Amino acid sequence: MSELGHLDLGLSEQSNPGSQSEPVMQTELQRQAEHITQAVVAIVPAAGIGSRMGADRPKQYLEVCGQSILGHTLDKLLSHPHISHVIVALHPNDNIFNTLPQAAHPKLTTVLGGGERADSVLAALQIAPEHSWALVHDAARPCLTATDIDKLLASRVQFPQGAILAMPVCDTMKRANKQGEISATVCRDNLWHALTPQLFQAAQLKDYLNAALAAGVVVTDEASAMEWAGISPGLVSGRADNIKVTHPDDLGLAELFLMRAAK
Ligand SMILES: Nc1ccn([C@@H]2O[C@H](COP(=O)(O)OP(=O)(O)OP(=O)(O)O)[C@@H](O)[C@H]2O)c(=O)n1
Ligand SMILES: C[C@](O)(CO)[C@H](O)COP(=O)(O)O
Repeated sequence: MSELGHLDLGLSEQSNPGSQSEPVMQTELQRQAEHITQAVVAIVPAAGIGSRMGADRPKQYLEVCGQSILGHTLDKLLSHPHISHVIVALHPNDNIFNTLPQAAHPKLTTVLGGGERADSVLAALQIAPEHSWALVHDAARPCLTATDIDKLLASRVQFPQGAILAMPVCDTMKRANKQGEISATVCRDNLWHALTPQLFQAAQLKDYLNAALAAGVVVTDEASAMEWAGISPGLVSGRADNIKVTHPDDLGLAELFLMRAAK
């Protein structure tokens, strides 16, 4: 950890052309190239209690296909060749994480999470390297594939402002009234389900997340803080099996998707 408290990824000067000592006239292409070659740090908010799951432990520690949900998620991120480091935000009372085999991985660092998901992400951003990309992915989404990570990383050329994995809505969407009746049909044109990972420049995301939370904005994903700051993140079509394990029924689905992927 450098004295700044940021993670030191040990990137050489050469890997960051912008740090060369002599003044360099940079073309737009060089700036873009530098932008793309910045380190990618995965941030995993894993400090939730899984109240909607109603299990005997936080849902990220429920077992599917032979290991914890969080273990599956960490395996996907730790094994990806373009992810330099993984920062996991944990609940202060978490006494399970250190029993996971992934806990000792050299590419992994933990921080204390916060009261809400956004606070946990912000805690991790405090130690993310200044000039890096933050790839934020829910601990509760264990079915993420390497191809979807590749797709999102590749989108930085088209969406230098950042982007999210998402899925177009294909059901008719209804809004309910307090009586549990339909009050309206919501137009589903250009309506997408936001997934994770969500990919943004770490320094920018930290600033805008801080500002949005300070302004009392309800931030349920990283993109909503960026949107509040006037940025329009890109939408990258992601797989439907990248589900967030939230309710008991989701466990069987996650098991199915993970078994199918293991074949
Ligand atoms: N204070 C919080 C709350 C949530 N999360 C994480 O954010 C992700 C998505 O949140 P969600 O699915 O809502 O998880 P929980 O908050 O645990 O679930 P619930 O809302 O049912 O309690 C999860 O990986 C969860 O661990 C977090 O890091 N810090
Ligand atoms: C970030 C997210 O997974 C995008 O759909 C979602 O907003 C998380 O919501 P949660 O209530 O914190 O699970």
